[in-house]
Amino acid sequence: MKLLTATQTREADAFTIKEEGITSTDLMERAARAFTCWFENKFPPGREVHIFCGPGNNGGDGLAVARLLHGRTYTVRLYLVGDTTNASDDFKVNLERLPHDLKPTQLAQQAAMPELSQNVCVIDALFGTGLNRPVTGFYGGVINSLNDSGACITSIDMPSGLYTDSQTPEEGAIIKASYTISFELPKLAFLLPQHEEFVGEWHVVKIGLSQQFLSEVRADLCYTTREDVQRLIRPRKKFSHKGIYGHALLLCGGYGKIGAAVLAARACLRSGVGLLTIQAPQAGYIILQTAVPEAMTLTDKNRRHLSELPREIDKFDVIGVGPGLGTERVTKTAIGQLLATSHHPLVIDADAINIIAGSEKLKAQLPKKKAIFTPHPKEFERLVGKVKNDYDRLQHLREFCVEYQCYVTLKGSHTAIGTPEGKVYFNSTGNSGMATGGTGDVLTGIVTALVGQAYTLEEACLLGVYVHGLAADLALHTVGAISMTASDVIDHLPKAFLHLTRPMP
Ligand SMILES: NC(=O)C1=CN([C@@H]2O[C@H](COP(=O)(O)OP(=O)(O)OC[C@H]3O[C@@H](n4cnc5c(N)ncnc54)[C@H](O)[C@@H]3O)[C@@H](O)[C@H]2O)[C@@H](O)CC1
Ligand SMILES: Nc1ncnc2c1ncn2[C@@H]1O[C@H](COP(=O)(O)OP(=O)(O)O)[C@@H](O)[C@H]1O
Ligand SMILES: [K+]
Repeated sequence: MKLLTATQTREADAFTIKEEGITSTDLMERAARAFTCWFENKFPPGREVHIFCGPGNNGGDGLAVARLLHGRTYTVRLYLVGDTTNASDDFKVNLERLPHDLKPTQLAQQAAMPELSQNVCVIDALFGTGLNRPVTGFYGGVINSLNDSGACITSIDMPSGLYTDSQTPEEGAIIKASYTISFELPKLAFLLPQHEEFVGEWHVVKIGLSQQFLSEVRADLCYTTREDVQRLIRPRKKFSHKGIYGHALLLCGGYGKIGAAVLAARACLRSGVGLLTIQAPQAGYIILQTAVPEAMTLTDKNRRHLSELPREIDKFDVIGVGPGLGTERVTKTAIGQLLATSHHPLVIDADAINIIAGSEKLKAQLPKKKAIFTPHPKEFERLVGKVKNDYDRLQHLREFCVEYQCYVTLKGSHTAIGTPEGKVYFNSTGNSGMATGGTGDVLTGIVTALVGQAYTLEEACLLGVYVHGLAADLALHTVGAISMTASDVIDHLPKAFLHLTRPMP
């Protein structure tokens, strides 16, 4: 699914209106109905609902929603905020459509702000995607009062004051919504951790924007849905054998961190790899042979740390490297040898990232379009330097992937996958139960297995990150977020793959 900018959203609205031969007021009515339908399911009728409308089409939505909720036995209080004499045309049409027993209050000064108790619902229809400057002055005061009221705020389309797809200037006030109901598609702003307190829980409601426009519009940012990844999965063939599904090598584990190798290996095996070999320091031999009997284990001459590469390295189809390695000098040398000599696709995580980040020479040796980095935000900063905010981080992500012609899965609540072409895909699965040690090692194992099965690197990133989060979402039902461990994520991988191979509901 593509993510559109505010400008593209306006173009999508205009295209739909023209294509369907409807008026912009008709499209607004659809949007208002879709919002109202969500609202009625969430908040039972009879509630007191205070709706604050700004001067644009977001305010127009608010007026239409007020009319619809008023007709459904909610107690609606309606406020027109600021100067609405130059309001948008659709705002004016919807103002005229208000029933005679629903009189709006004009709010022109801060002192007139109503006292709101904590148990009323607020609908924020001040500004949407048309915001073109930071919200200050009277509007800023209204936003701050609403935030301070403690009432539950539901925003129409955007939390008012938040920029859709660029950094909001510091001086701008922003609504802190509990819920944000976006029309047709999510917005980039929803996917960035720095906006959590403004966006709250977000949902998308369909308003029937033109499918032709959405399929043809150029977008470098996407949001990966189940439909997107289901297309990628290849069923296994009846006459297939283990040789077809790739031989993966994991270079993982160090003294005290052999568990990282166990996790990566178990996840790799649960993700369909044909054969798996792990090269680990001697300290890991018995542990790995016991915990992961399906895998072959090669031991390093070093007891505690990886210090060499397997002799027959050419026979492997993919190498996953990093979890639990440590950054000893001998390990750095081994990583140097790997980059200098191997021609394999590489999945590079954890300490392997840290080692490469510390050396311009190693970075320059990265094989083009053959490496996937899987950093968390701290590891990513080691690769690219300190970032100023989430937008800056995204910019660095694109630049790094283009410069080094590599893939990066920048991990987080909506893991962002960067490609050598400068595209970014945000993941839609996963939950806070994954914020626990070892879940990253699991991802390394999954992605390594998928590359081994000859998925393209882009496919392996998209599918791997999605299925990793999906397994955790399924684990949520059995173990919950607090108790979830990395092993629980592995244990739910079979269900996750099964889920994805079933037809769409
Ligand atoms: N265009 C369409 O056909 C549709 C639009 N929809 C709604 O329309 C919204 C976009 O509407 P608009 O483009 O009219 O824009 P908005 O309603 O988001 O805001 C634009 C208005 O706010 C003023 N404004 C912007 N920034 C301000 C600031 N910082 N302080 C004070 N005033 C400020 C502008 O001068 C303008 O009057 C969407 O978010 C969505 O809610 C939906 O009804 C779907 C259909
Ligand atoms: N709040 C969250 N919501 C969704 N996914 C999360 C959340 N916190 C962490 N994750 C996921 O968990 C994994 C953690 O990886 P990482 O930090 O490398 O862990 P470790 O190094 O301990 O293995 C990543 O895939 C990340 O996307
Ligand atoms: K809004």
